[in-house]
Amino acid sequence: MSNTDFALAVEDLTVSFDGFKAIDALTLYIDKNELRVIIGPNGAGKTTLLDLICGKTKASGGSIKFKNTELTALAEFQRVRLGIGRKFQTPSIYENLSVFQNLEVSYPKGRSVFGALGFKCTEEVKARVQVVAEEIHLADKLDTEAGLLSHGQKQWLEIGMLLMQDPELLLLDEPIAGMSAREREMTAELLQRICTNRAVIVIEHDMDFVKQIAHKVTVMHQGKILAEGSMDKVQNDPKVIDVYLGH
Ligand SMILES: Nc1ncnc2c1ncn2[C@@H]1O[C@H](COP(=O)(O)OP(=O)(O)OP(=O)(O)O)[C@@H](O)[C@H]1O
Repeated sequence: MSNTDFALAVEDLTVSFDGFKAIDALTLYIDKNELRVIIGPNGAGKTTLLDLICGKTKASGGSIKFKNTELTALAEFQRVRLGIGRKFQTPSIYENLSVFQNLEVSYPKGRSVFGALGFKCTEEVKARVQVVAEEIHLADKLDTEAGLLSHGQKQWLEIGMLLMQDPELLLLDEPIAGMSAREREMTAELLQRICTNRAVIVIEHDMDFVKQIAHKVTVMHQGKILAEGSMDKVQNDPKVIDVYLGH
């Protein structure tokens, strides 16, 4: 398969922090429409890998190709424009704005300073807000101030803000942290829906949740890939049990 057949092709990726290789010659391919979950012990390099893909951290070596474009030389904002959306562990929403406004300001046309100043809430934007609000279970909360939402709802709102940009690759770091059991279930269903027409990479520690959502699981350890495949396969891999699941 050529690199272009994948949503994302990471090859030989390396990053060193003061000589310590947090990511060590890592190769990883993500299919279009795939929901990949990355698991592994603390310090394995999972967050660093997402940082390298979105451009928060610069690679020391190797390649990251997205839609046939080499990303490693591009700035973070250029990667966003290409269609990469990243959600961090802590939700970064505008607490004083309503759910509607949070989604509205995330619409790509309003993103530049000049665009934001002269930004008019067109029918097109309203329609998009409605679609996304339904997708993230917040259609009945459009007028609610974001600060008043539950922790889980805030996480959904942030996913919604990314969806407003219609990213082709979505990177989510521990999306169910702090959620209730019901919210977790709803998030599993949400993630399964939004990986149509886009690839999604999720870092997660909750194995029940991983089982529910993963198409394929990648296990990282010491900056490298320890195992990869179906949940069943990696769960029964002695190496994975040894460094991660057995603890
Ligand atoms: N900017 C940095 N400078 C120095 N060391 C770093 C930096 N970022 C990450 N590291 C180190 O790289 C290693 C990998 O960290 P990373 O946060 O990617 O692991 P992780 O798999 O996401 O762990 P966790 O499950 O705890 O979030 C750790 O040893 C961490 O201390």
